[in-house]
Amino acid sequence: MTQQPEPSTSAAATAPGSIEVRHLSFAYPGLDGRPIPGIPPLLKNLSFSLAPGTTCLLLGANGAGKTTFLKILAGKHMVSEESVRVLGRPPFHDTALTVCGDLSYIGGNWQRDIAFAGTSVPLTGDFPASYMIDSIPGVDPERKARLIKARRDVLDIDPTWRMHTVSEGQRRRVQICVGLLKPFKVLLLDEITVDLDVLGRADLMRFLKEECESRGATIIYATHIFDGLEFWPSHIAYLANGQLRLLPARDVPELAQGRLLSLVHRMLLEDRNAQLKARGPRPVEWDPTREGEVGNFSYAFNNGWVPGTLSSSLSSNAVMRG
Ligand SMILES: Nc1ncnc2c1ncn2[C@@H]1O[C@H](COP(=O)(O)OP(=O)(O)OP(=O)(O)O)[C@@H](O)[C@H]1O
Repeated sequence: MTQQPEPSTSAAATAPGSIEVRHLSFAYPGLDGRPIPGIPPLLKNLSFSLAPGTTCLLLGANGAGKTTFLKILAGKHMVSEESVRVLGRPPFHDTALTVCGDLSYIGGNWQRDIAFAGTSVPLTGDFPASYMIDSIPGVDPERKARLIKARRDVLDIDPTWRMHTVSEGQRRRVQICVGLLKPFKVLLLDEITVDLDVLGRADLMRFLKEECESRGATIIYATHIFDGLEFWPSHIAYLANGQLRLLPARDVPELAQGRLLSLVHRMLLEDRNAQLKARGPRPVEWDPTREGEVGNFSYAFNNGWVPGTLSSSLSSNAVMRG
């Protein structure tokens, strides 16, 4: 693989094609649409820049806010126009950014909204993979062929696959293909390789790296699967406690040593210990040996202990199950 100069985060503030985040805070509202009292924001005053060509691995514990963060960058959650700029434009307010394919987000599973039920269900229609792939207008045929072609290329898709009978991994390949058909400038990936086999995953990650090196595209990729990824990131971003730590790959010796998994393990452990320390002792411990008692208990939520009350029936059920 050709060695490219490492993208500089400091130069990114003015570079075209960069992601810029300035003093971004975010909290999910409660049922009344207002911030929930006593619950700290999920993201607290984040500021950083990514230059074109960056391949950034986004790490963090379950619930740290990675998906939320990527969705904000993808323009799926409203934040102020000043706090997030992708390619110099506010992604929520400037919908043309996603429509033209410059900003692409691939995450979750393909679903369709059932508006009357207020829920989503997986796609179940009987149509071929080509129906999804060919529905994107203005695609370069060579790029399309490279993405779907079997054996030596990226996703190894058979366009005749019927989408309601394919496996999870095959459905995921088609989903990824659709997201990559346009030559994106910024790509946000949320745990999309989880269903891919080892070969498919390696081919995809290599393709994505090349896209950044050859075209100056920028990718942020959130994942919990780290094996074989040491070659990939130019930056590591670690999200914990509402804060984002951004490290260039050259400052992370574990990458060169092929020990990404142990780095992540250490970071998660440090993070968890810090959170436990910050929470302090539990206000009231639930004691499963005190069978049948009605009382208070506490549970962990967003870096704090939240008090709860057990009804007598729930309490005894819980004890019986315990
Ligand atoms: N629509 C929502 N409304 C309210 N709270 C939400 C919503 N979506 C997510 N959350 C909460 O925000 C927090 C962060 O969720 P998020 O999915 O961003 O985390 P994550 O880092 O991607 O987790 P994981 O690694 O498990 O995918 C969680 O506590 C979650 O319950």
